[in-house]
Amino acid sequence: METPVFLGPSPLELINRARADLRLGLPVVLSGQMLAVAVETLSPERLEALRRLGPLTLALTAWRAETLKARVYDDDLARIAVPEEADLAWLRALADPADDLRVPMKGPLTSLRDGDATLARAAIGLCKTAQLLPAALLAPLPTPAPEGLTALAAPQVLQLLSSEAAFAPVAAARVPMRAAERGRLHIFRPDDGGPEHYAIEIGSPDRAQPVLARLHSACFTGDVMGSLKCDCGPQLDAALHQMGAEGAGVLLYLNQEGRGIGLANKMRAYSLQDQGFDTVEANHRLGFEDDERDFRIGAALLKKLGFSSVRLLTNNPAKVRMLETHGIAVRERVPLKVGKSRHNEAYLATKAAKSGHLL
Ligand SMILES: Nc1nc2c(ncn2[C@@H]2O[C@H](COP(=O)(O)OP(=O)(O)OP(=O)(O)O)[C@@H](O)[C@H]2O)c(=O)[nH]1
Ligand SMILES: [Zn+2]
Repeated sequence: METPVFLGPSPLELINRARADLRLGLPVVLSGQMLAVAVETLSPERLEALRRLGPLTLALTAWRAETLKARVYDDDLARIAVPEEADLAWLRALADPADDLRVPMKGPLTSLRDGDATLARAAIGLCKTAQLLPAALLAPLPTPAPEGLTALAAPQVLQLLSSEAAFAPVAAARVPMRAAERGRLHIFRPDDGGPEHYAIEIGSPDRAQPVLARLHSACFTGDVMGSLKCDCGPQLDAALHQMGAEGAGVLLYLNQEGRGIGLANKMRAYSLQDQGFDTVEANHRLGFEDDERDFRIGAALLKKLGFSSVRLLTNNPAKVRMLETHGIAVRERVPLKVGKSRHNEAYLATKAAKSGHLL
């Protein structure tokens, strides 16, 4: 007898659908109790419709709440009671720090203490992984529940968002490069609907020896525009050239733009940096951790490619620790000190002072 095939979406597939919904401005149903929308994409019409359902709650991360001087009773997040007269401009101003300095007083804000924060936490997790501002509006689910909305169980969302993706190789081909003629690009696709990541293999590295390796996080501004605000472009170039000169190496190009917050949020962070905040403070004011990257991916891809030990090109001790924790032996840390300019002096100094980078 054949095994019956279930054609409906799995919980992981539903999470991906929910991310797309939130990006469109659609509500999703959480645990059959609440509707959640992302503040960033919420329209005035939908806000009006949600308001008719009952009291609204705004979920923000503890970082954002701290900036707004709102009390945090739920560890990593705060649930703010939305006043009846609050409009979309009020919600947006709480979600987005762009005008914090111009319009500093948003409160007084009342944080909720009672009840469970699991739904709010799941909503924020979905917003973050949809690369939206981490701010969600929650409304009571009406009966009968609206049709056609994606419905998820909040505890399952939290569990799946923190679980590790499995990667499958999709395609690979030879790409001769300026830095190394013997180059090969491998594409890997995760099973969780996240972005594809790439591996640039140079030469034919011996799998029995530590390979010269670099974990490079995507930086559109540095890699493509030649931005002088960071050191990514020159680091990418220098790493590939060193691998070319040695005749072997592997560079993982991880699509974790802006330390995992996405390019739009990174530009929001840059605009805060223009107002005087440093790279870490800017992330926090937006409601993000200073580094939102999933560092397990690098180790998983190295293993997939058959490597178990590396000589790692990095100045970031967290990358070394992460690889070691996830089963890749780091035999040597190879410093990568290129690309200093007067525009990124402060940025590099902040990374050294606050994120433990070695100068
Ligand atoms: N959020 C945010 N991301 C930034 C900023 N400047 C650069 N980035 C991102 O930071 C990441 C750079 O990380 P990596 O090149 O891996 O560097 P690292 O963690 O500092 O470690 P090493 O370069 O290996 O020493 C890229 O994803 C950039 O897009 C910033 O000001 N804010
Ligand atoms: Zn960069």
